[in-house]
Amino acid sequence: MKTSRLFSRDTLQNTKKENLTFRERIAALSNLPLFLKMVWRTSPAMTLGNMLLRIARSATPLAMLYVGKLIIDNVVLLSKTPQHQNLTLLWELVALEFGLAIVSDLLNRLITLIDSLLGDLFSKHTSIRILEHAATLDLDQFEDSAFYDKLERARQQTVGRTILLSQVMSQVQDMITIIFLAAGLVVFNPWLILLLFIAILPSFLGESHFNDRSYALTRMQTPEKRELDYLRFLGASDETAKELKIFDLSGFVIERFSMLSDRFYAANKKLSIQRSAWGTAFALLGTAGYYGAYIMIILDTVSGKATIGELTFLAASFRQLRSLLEVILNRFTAVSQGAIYLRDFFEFFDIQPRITTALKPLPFPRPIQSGFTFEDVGFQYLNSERWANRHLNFTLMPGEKLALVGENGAGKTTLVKLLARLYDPTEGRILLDGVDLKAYDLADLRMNMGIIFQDYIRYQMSFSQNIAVGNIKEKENKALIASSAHQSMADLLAAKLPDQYEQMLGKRFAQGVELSGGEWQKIALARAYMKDAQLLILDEPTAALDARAEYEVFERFSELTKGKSAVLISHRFSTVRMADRILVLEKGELAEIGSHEELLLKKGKYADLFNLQAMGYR
Ligand SMILES: Nc1ncnc2c1ncn2[C@@H]1O[C@H](COP(=O)(O)OP(=O)(O)OP(=O)(O)O)[C@@H](O)[C@H]1O
Repeated sequence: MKTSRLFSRDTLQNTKKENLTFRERIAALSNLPLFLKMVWRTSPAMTLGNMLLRIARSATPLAMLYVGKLIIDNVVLLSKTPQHQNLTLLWELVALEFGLAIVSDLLNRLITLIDSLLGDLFSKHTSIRILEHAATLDLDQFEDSAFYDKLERARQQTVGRTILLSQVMSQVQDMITIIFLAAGLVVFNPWLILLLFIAILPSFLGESHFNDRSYALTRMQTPEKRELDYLRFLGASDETAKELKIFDLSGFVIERFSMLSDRFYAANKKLSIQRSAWGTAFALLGTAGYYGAYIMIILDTVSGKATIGELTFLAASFRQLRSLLEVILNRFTAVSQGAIYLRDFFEFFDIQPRITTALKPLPFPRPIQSGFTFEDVGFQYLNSERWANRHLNFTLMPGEKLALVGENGAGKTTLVKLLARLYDPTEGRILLDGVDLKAYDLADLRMNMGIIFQDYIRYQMSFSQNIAVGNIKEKENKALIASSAHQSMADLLAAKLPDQYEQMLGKRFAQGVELSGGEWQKIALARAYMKDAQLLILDEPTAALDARAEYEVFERFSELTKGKSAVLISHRFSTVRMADRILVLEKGELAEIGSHEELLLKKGKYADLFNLQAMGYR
């Protein structure tokens, strides 16, 4: 259900909006200060060091060119007067240029080093922030495909942002270098600067245009990219290999993958060819500009207005300026591109959970006095027309064991998700001891509920960690883990494993052992006993257990949860009948509620379902 919804979204509509103009690009740069602030927070010392080194480095090209000019003029002078030569000044100049070359090389290496260290730190820092922020968000936000796209882009761009970091820094450095070099040019011939800009501008605008298009394309392709990733996973993973073989699905998966990749290739190829053709034309223009300037300088030199040293100085300055400007302008597109992606990144951090703790939260009552009361509770999933739950009115008493019964899709899991505040009701309210559930401290609420869902996770971790996840604060509490395992009968399983409680489970990592469905379920069940929860919710926890195991598990469960409230979801009536009351759901609504005997006497929906199952055993 989830997957199909996630992959079906059509983002074409968004694409128009994302086809950004030059102005919008400039506007995107406003994300950079916030970005730099994040970088600064990662490591102030490294950021500052990096900046200072770059400023020093930007002065070296002009200094070297100027010393070069002095050397050539000196050589020309000396060659004209071979009889009284004093080479001291010349050697001093050569030594100076040599020194500058070494310094510039050292600075380069230091900058690269700091860039890479700072980049790594920053990437770590942001990855952690993404995880931390994702942890605060609501379940339905994860189920929303627009959100998922955003999360994906924020996550994927960790590497991109590291590059952006050095790009922004280099941009500033090159700009300062340009100011230095341009100052040199202006002193000798201001027209050269104008010529330079005319030669560069078309290439920049072309670059910018194609980057816009490529960004729009990437954005449009995000859902398909996710589908490609999914297919890649589907086609080659331990989790799916079994079904793929049985249903002989690999051809189907490969075909779909190949079809999507072809579409990608075709779209990208068209853009690449156009980009390269225009790029070549613009580059030619740049070269023509350079030779125009060169001719101007040569004419000046021939007419005696400039020295040979100045000729080399100016020609080299112009060349360097041209390539620097090109780099800067091209990098501007990359930087603004990065800045646009940053917008996704910051937008992700702007998403706020709706399910939060009240400002002055109440502590969870201990013990619960009057139970959980549903007052005309209804719930609709995001983007869904249907009501998954509607008009629910009942009270789960303190200490009561309530079983939820109903056909697939009747809304049982949704009901328990509402109890745990994984979602808040769309209409109506849930009260705990007469007060809206929303008034309680969320963490405290979750701490007081032990829930095992039917799609619990099989963590590729050790046996004891797999139980400890039920209350991770107690992960070192071996005694608690062992007693929880005992309560769910997982302890017998641990005894059979080579490394017992330290046994690695699952096939993903070395020495991992794969378990049967029922064995995994016992481990998952043990999680419910890890905390002293006042409400236990088991969503089909025994579906994979054999009949004897199920009977024993529930006997223990009733014993261990005496005085505590519990909600059980099960399709097995042998389990259901052990509950104090049974709530029958039909199309999300409460059809009947009562004890096993009461409901049988009523000869309603429950009696029908019960007899249907009993018939199967006769
Ligand atoms: N995350 C979701 N997003 C959108 N719709 C959902 C989501 N989860 C469930 N639904 C829909 O809500 C309805 C109730 O689902 P729910 O999982 O509560 O049923 P259930 O009674 O627990 O079913 P089962 O016995 O199969 O576990 C179904 O129609 C289902 O398709």
